[in-house]
Amino acid sequence: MLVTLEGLDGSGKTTVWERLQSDDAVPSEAVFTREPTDTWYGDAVQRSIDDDGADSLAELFLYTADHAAHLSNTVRPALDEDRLVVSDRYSDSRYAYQGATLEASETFDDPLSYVREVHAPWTRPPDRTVYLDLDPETAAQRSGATNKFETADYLSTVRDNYERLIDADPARFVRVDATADPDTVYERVRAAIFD
Ligand SMILES: Nc1ncnc2c1ncn2[C@@H]1O[C@H](COP(=O)(O)OP(=O)(O)OP(=O)(O)O)[C@@H](O)[C@H]1O
Ligand SMILES: Cc1cn([C@H]2C[C@H](O)[C@@H](COP(=O)(O)O)O2)c(=O)[nH]c1=O
Repeated sequence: MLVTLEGLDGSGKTTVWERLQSDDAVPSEAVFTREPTDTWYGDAVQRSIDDDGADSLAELFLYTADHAAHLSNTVRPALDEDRLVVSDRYSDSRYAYQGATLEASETFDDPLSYVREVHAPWTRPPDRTVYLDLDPETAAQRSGATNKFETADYLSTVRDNYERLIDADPARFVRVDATADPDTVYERVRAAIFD
């Protein structure tokens, strides 16, 4: 089973993902992974994140290359062994974030749909996605605005894109209010995955 954690920067995904790893109720063979990955593909993505002038389309394909390698090297092998996989960000991050970045270039009528089409023939959709729902202002504040994506304006478009994704596939998503205290958020995410 493939579970993904999604949401705006600062919504608390990594906090939950780290806590799940020390939870005795989580099967010991579970695989915890993330995008961008800790590989040279992920390093290339990180260079793009750090470049305020990075080309948006090139950036999409860097993230997408990282996803392709992540699928081949980590996600599919673990799923083939029937292991639970929990990924801190996955394909929906691309649809929501690069869908937002590409709006500015005006190359595509509907950038989010374009990014989905790029992935559709080869990606492995998640079985369940926990969406940590947070307003863009709090997200920018919590994340510390450490990269070009972490502004309330940009995150507002990203949030609209996540809403489109949820509307298109409501059975896959579980929405958790990320403004709740960390223990409450954790228990709700845990229930969303295991109940
Ligand atoms: N429920 C919560 N209430 C208040 N603060 C929280 C909550 N969950 C996490 N935080 C704090 O918000 C900050 C961001 O949390 P975290 O790194 O887990 O978010 P994230 O979604 O993984 O962000 P990013 O996508 O930018 O990596 C941290 O300082 C964390 O301690
Ligand atoms: C996977 C992915 C991520 N992003 C953005 C979101 C964040 O601002 C950074 C790094 O992610 P992290 O969770 O803070 O480590 O990258 C993106 O724009 N597109 C993606 O596909």
